[in-house]
Amino acid sequence: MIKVLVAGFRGSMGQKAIKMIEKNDEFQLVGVYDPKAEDLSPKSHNLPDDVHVYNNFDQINGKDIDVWVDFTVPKAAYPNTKFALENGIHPVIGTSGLSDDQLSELQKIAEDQDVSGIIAPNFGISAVLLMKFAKEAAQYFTDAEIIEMHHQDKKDAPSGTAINTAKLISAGRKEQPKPVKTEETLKGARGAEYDGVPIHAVRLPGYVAHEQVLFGGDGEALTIRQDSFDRDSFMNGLKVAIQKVDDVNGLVVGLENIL
Ligand SMILES: NC(=O)C1=CN([C@@H]2O[C@H](COP(=O)(O)OP(=O)(O)OC[C@H]3O[C@@H](n4cnc5c(N)ncnc54)[C@H](OP(=O)(O)O)[C@@H]3O)[C@@H](O)[C@H]2O)C=CC1
Ligand SMILES: O=C(O)C1=N[C@H](C(=O)O)C[C@H](O)C1
Repeated sequence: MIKVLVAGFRGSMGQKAIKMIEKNDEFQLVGVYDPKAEDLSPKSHNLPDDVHVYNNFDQINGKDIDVWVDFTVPKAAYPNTKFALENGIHPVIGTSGLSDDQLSELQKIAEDQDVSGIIAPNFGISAVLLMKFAKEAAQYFTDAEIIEMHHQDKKDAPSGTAINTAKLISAGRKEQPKPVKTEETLKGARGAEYDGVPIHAVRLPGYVAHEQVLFGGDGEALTIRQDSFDRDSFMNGLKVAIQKVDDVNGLVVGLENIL
């Protein structure tokens, strides 16, 4: 039985994750964490009596927990992952917003503590494939732009998936794109930019999580698109991550490492 804690348990993804964990015989939900949770009785959060509700790291004993599932907010991703690693808990992090420096520090902590973990910019298989195909396409198409589209409640922009896609495009291409000399007559019209890849973030009601990568070449173009119409799309990937996090080597980024 894999003992799991869910951080960010009152959020959209935290609630979905709890349902998936409770339905799965090989997982046991042992705890939930949110520093803003005032009432620590499980009943008040519709949780079984044996689930511990924590609002402070001091209450948590790493010996009681195998896997720390995190769907919180960008500023919590680093301290939460650090806490998990330092307490011998395998982190499975879905939260977006870790910087490259934070990631390097966490990978060093994981190595020192000999605790493995997974950071997945996206648990959806369609997004994992989109990122893989985008890296491949970048070998042939140097010029690319990303449009990510999400629900209006998303707290960060651009999405973690979009940044990761841009990193993969940057790693996959053989030469740097030539700078585009368009004058922005309305500031921000060309979007944000990661290593020569413009990223445009759309926030609209009705959307869940979607991404399009547009490649342009001489007289031709390639568009790759993925859509998460429901947060269920993330649950299979999360399930496999919880099952396999013990087997990975160090703190890895991307679900493709375990599929
Ligand atoms: N990797 C993937 O496949 C996916 C990743 N995500 C990512 O997961 C994250 C959460 O998304 P979503 O559930 O939609 O967001 P929500 O805003 O619905 O939920 C976030 C929850 O985290 C809580 N929270 C805030 N600070 C902390 C903290 N320090 N520790 C624990 N909990 C905290 C919030 O509480 P309060 O509101 O009280 O502050 C809130 O309940 C985002 O970063 C998102 O990008 C989302 C979908 C898929
Ligand atoms: O906030 C979301 O909803 C999502 N966040 C992740 C991200 O930032 O990439 C994954 C997915 O896009 C859904």
